[in-house]
Amino acid sequence: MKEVIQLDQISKKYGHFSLCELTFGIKEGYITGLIGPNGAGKTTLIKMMMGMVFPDHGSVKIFDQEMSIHEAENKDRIGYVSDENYFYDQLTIDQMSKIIAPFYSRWDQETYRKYIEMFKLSPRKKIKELSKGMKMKYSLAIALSHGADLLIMDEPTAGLDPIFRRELLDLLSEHIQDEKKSILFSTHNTTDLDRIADYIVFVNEGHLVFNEMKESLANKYMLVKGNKELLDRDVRKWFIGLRETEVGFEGLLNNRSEGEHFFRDHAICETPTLEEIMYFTVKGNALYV
Ligand SMILES: Nc1ncnc2c1ncn2[C@@H]1O[C@H](COP(=O)(O)OP(=O)(O)OP(=O)(O)O)[C@@H](O)[C@H]1O
Repeated sequence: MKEVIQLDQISKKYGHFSLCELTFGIKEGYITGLIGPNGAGKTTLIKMMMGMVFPDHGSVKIFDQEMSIHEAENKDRIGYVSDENYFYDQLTIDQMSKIIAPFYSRWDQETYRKYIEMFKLSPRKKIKELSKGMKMKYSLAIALSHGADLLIMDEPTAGLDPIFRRELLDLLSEHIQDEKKSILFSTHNTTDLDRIADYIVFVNEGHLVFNEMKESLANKYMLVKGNKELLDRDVRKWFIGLRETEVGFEGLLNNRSEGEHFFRDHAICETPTLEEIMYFTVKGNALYV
């Protein structure tokens, strides 16, 4: 399957934090969610994809082209949304857009107008007068108005009210109907992922935990709830993360078929939610791939 983004052996060190030889790809034609706890490295990875941060080692390819060499032509095809404000505060929405438009060879003023209207943004309002959610909407309108083949978005749903959040997710699902278009977005909200993501990339402490199809996680992971008597030293080691109370335990396994075989008759075996997979992995000193 074709990949629209390829990171190969990426390393980056910031003091005590490091991205450690990360290698993964983002599939063309799909929506991929990038998840991980605070400080896991999501924004750093996204900035690397946008050529805004350089890796110490390794290569970043977008559309099969090395980002460091083909930055301008790649960016022409990427719609980027970030939670940082890159606009000029003193300008109005329309004045700002007139500055941005010439940077994109496929800028479509009609589409831009459509989104500004749909997102209920007033073209004469100054950027500094926009609320956090309005700035995000403005950023989204720009990203969707220049025929981008790839949307890269850093927490695009943060700060959005639940109604617009849902509308945006529907809009992104529609956008992907064109099989040549791809979306990568980071989020802390697993409901976003449940609604629209096809693939999930999970990073923790600068390591890749997994890059998997969302549907296949249910075949891999299992949540076991049972009596503490089931736990001895060897059994404990099977769990990625374990939460124990006085009498019982809850633990996550990443080998469902073996786990079912062992625990089926003695404990409750469930399919974990994404949030549970994240919680137990982050809490439990998981082994990284
Ligand atoms: N320019 C920088 N200089 C020094 N350290 C940095 C810089 N940018 C990021 N870091 C560090 O890199 C680590 C990863 O940060 P990053 O912003 O990528 O995490 P994140 O997964 O996006 O977190 P969050 O969910 O909180 O937004 C953090 O420890 C952060 O302090």
